[in-house]
Amino acid sequence: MTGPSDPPATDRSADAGEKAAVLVEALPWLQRFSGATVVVKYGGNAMIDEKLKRTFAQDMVFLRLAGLHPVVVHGGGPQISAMLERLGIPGEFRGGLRVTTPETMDVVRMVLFGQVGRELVGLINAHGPFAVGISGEDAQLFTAARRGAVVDGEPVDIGLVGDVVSVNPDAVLDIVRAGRIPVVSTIAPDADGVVHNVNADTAAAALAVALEAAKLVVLTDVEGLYANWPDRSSLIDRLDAQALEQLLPTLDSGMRPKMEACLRAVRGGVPRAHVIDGRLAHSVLLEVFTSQGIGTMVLPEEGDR
Ligand SMILES: Nc1ncnc2c1ncn2[C@@H]1O[C@H](COP(=O)(O)OP(=O)(O)O)[C@@H](O)[C@H]1O
Ligand SMILES: CC(=O)N[C@@H](CCC(=O)OP(=O)(O)O)C(=O)O
Repeated sequence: MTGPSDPPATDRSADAGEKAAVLVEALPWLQRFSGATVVVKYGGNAMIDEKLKRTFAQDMVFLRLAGLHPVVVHGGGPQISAMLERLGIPGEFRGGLRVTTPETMDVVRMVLFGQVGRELVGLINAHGPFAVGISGEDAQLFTAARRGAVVDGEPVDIGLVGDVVSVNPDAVLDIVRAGRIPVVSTIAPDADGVVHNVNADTAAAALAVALEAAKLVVLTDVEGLYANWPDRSSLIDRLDAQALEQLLPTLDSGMRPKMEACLRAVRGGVPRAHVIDGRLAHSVLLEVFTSQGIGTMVLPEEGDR
């Protein structure tokens, strides 16, 4: 029996047909990625907007329950800047990286692991006992080496900023093997135990390589990589490592760490790296489970495959 507000039967069967088509479109991707590790860099709007935060958490639980192994690496640049401002600590970026004094480092560590990471863990765990937070300091996950920045072709000192030089993924694998979702904060000690601030895109790439992930997915606030930013008609659907390498020097500072991360991942053996629009609800599900995918896909060169 139908109620007064129910749509006509023909509308309902058309609607049901569409829903079935969406579900069945996911089948080959479920088969292909079942058991695969997917490293997702959480950042941009998806990390700020309340609704998008919740839909991102749902996506991670969806991946896990669909038999994939999601590993989240989170950013937190805007939250660090907000806390520094609240505390009256001046800050600046050089070459896309935060100048990090010992005082700034304390705030970076507190905000990334104690605030942004905790919040995401809580959002995921609203769906069940899945997420476990971990930082690069835990069980030698990341070892950093101090790095500088390059501004106008000149090397500059930016303090306690590191690049990941080695990854011990065992602690992350323990969490994954327990059926849970690691949520990684990107602070890392150097060989002397001095904690460094690591760009989250860079750390996500290093972890994806060490985990031999099937994919690296990086969320951002634009549709993907544009060949001629800000010309919106120049969105790149897919490119290989060599083409990306040529494009890198022309990119603005925001996009550069992301695309360097994609390059590092595919050169390190990850078969695909994606930059996707985190402003879109459920962007990760759309990327993983639809035939069209979204955003920009980076592939290894022929010879690397
Ligand atoms: N070639 C490009 N393609 C896409 N975005 C670009 C490009 N060059 C610069 N950008 C800028 O980079 C930004 C992404 O970097 P950023 O703001 O640091 O990202 P997030 O906050 O997502 O980590 C985009 O929102 C865009 O303004
Ligand atoms: C060295 C450096 O710049 N570290 C970043 C770490 C956080 C990060 O990468 O956050 P997003 O992904 O949100 O940009 C910072 O201090 O902001």
